[in-house]
Amino acid sequence: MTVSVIQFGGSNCDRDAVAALTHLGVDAERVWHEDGLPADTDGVVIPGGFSYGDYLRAGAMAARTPIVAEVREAAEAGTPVLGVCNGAQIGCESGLTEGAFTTNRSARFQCEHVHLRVERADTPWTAAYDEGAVIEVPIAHGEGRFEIRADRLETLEAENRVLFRYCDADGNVTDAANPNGSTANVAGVLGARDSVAVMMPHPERATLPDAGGTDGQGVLRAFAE
Ligand SMILES: NC(=O)CC[C@H](N)C(=O)O
Repeated sequence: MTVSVIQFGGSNCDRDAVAALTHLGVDAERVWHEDGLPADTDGVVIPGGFSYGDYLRAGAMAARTPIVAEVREAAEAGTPVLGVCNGAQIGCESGLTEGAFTTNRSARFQCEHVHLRVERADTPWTAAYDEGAVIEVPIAHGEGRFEIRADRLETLEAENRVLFRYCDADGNVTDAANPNGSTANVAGVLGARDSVAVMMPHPERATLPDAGGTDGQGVLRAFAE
């Protein structure tokens, strides 16, 4: 399995993603977006950062680059694709996943550890966890508030495509445990296929044992298994 970690101008979590994947024994390489998706790509990570300075809206410009069209095609053919933070914003902006990420309720950049409840344990991203498990991972974003039209939220819930929700340490999904005001406490969602997922929190920053915990390992293990 060779995972391509796409690097845009302003990506800043690409090295972290490669380090985390390498730690789990997964072959991963950074791919500059202008170079296109390598033919031997078996999986894709769209990492965090500030692609193109978050101008217009976070992820809006990167979502319109040719490599993202290639990623979309690969995703439709079944290649696993994970968007993290700015990668989640790019995922929504490009239509890989539904909804949008907008300015935090606090109107501030927030960098903290949060708890997530695993809503589905039967996806490649969450097979390492039990349904309802609570994991602790960091967030670092200014535009992490998940928004979606009410009728689309209904469909998303009915189709069981919410992957993670912000919760407290006991797994209660409450407003107090919602760091950014996301609709329905949504922290991560699945695309049309279970092999496509985006999430605002950073599993790659909770993978190396000496750097912020290991609760995020399970997500990236999807590429190993
Ligand atoms: N860590 C990141 O990916 C930053 C996310 C983003 N561009 C924001 O501030 O909303």
